[in-house]
Amino acid sequence: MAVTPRGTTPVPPDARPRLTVLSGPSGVGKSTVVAHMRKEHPEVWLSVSATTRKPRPGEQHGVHYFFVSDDEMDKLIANGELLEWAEFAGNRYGTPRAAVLEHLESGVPVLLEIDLQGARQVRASMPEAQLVFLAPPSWEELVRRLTGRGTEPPEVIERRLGAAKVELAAEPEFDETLVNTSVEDVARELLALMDVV
Ligand SMILES: Nc1nc2c(ncn2[C@@H]2O[C@H](COP(=O)(O)OP(=O)(O)O)[C@@H](O)[C@H]2O)c(=O)[nH]1
Ligand SMILES: Nc1ncnc2c1ncn2[C@@H]1O[C@H](COP(=O)(O)OP(=O)(O)O)[C@@H](O)[C@H]1O
Repeated sequence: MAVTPRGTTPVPPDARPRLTVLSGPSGVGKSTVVAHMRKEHPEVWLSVSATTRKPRPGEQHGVHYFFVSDDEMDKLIANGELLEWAEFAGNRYGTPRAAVLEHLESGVPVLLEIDLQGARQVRASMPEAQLVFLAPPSWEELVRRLTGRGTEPPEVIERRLGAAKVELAAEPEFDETLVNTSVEDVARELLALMDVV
């Protein structure tokens, strides 16, 4: 399903990078920060999630997401192929387990960009993971970014803003908080947290 570093020698467990999870409300800038970070540091591996959401213009299967049907998602869940999964604003999303573990075993730093429910599941199953919360500079700015992106109709934006209130309230559960005022600054801070720089 995913490209994995086959043929590489596993590194000893105590030398493996920590799994890092990045969460935060829809529209805060997670994808923007991650894209900026990976442009400079392509060695960070970003897990590609499976989702039942329909692709946005420009999104490619296997690059941004594995776009799957409801039946396919049912099977991934039933077969235990997902490290975590959650329903978010009417669609299901999940992290393919095998590729994450293979990359960590090969010593590759791994980043998951997932929602709060997924972050909680990772905390429960992999307590050594590092949970990072990306916060907006203000509520007004979050609304501006989500609306300004122009990828969702008004009712979907409303639903995502409802979820955002819940996610913002959960910020104290995270190990670290980064405020997304400047994409460059946050990307640098995230790399430092991942021990990449
Ligand atoms: N639990 C979980 N959440 C995911 C996964 N992939 C993406 N998400 C989250 O699902 C939410 C919606 O993602 P998406 O539809 O791409 O919208 P966007 O993040 O606002 O661009 C975001 O909070 C993502 O971080 C996953 O594999 N598991
Ligand atoms: N630091 C920032 N300052 C201003 N606009 C930003 C910043 N980070 C992201 N954006 C913009 O906010 C919108 C939402 O960003 P996006 O990365 O799609 O968010 P998310 O992946 O968290 O849903 C996009 O239009 C993006 O260009």
